[in-house]
Amino acid sequence: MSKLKIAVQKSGRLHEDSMKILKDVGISIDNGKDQLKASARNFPLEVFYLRNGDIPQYLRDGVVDAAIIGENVLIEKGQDIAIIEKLGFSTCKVSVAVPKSFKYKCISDLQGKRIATSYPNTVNQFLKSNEVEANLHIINGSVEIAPNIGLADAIVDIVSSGSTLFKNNLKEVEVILKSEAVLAASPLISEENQAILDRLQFRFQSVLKGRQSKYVLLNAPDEKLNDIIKILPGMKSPTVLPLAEKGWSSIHSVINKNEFWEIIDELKANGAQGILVCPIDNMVI
Ligand SMILES: Nc1ncnc2c1ncn2[C@@H]1O[C@H](COP(=O)(O)OP(=O)(O)OP(=O)(O)O)[C@@H](O)[C@H]1O
Ligand SMILES: O=P(O)(O)OC[C@H]1O[C@H](OP(=O)(O)OP(=O)(O)O)[C@H](O)[C@@H]1O
Ligand SMILES: [Mg+2]
Repeated sequence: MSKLKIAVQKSGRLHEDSMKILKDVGISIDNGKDQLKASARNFPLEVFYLRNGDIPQYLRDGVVDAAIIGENVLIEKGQDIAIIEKLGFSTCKVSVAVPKSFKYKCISDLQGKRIATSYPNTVNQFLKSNEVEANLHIINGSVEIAPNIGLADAIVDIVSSGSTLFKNNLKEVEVILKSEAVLAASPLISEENQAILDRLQFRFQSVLKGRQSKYVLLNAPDEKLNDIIKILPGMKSPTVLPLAEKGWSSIHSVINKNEFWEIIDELKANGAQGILVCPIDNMVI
């Protein structure tokens, strides 16, 4: 039987969360230390542990059928490769930063400057679309050090918390793109493996929806039910069950994680009691 070949980062920022989402969709992987390839025990899947930066070429050549990869790397090296699902982790930006002392006003201040980066294609495209010409210094890591050692006037690199910029006396002045981990597919995937990828993507979607949501249970006096139901949309509408105590009901619903505290405050203000909030592993709609 055919197996889907999926690439994940061997080690680094994406590795742990990539393995976690595979685990959360119920896939167990025999993962011996230092193995570059491993098979799933309960799903037709082979996992290849690769460098994030090498993955676009493996996808393009059809060496792997799919990958979990940083969107920023696809923008840099794989614009021909399809993103089929955004995965919501490893969120970051690719930004322009300059020394704090640089009196930066707008993009044209980069004209003729030296820019250090590991993302030359992204930078060139950004400069071209803004009609600015600059000199690129391509380096593979520790880009933020470049202005301090006199190698560059500006940098383009990944920014997340901003602490690396801060420690190196730099400030972010332009956000070129926003990125997160994505599921990408090879243009050469076979029909048989596409069907396996569809099953995997469906599982990913149900885990991602679950991660976005919370299950809420609460008690309320019956005369408050209508007000509370208006606050809680639920997947269809909230479930309402009578409590043993007369005049009271238990209400169950699903809420979006981002609206969580606002909804809880509103529920309390409308007479809800004994509010329980539970995580959701999977949501199959
Ligand atoms: N500080 C960060 N916060 C959030 N996400 C990040 C951060 N740094 C990098 N990423 C994301 O994780 C991906 C992998 O970054 P990481 O630094 O682990 O590997 P890399 O050096 O780019 O790649 P390789 O695996 O080729 O060595 C990046 O492409 C980006 O999408
Ligand atoms: O805004 P922050 O939260 O400080 O994150 C940004 C830093 O994180 C990444 O480096 P990483 O730690 O992955 O090291 P690397 O250069 O070895 O990849 C990136 O290259 C930045 O340097
Ligand atoms: Mg890094």
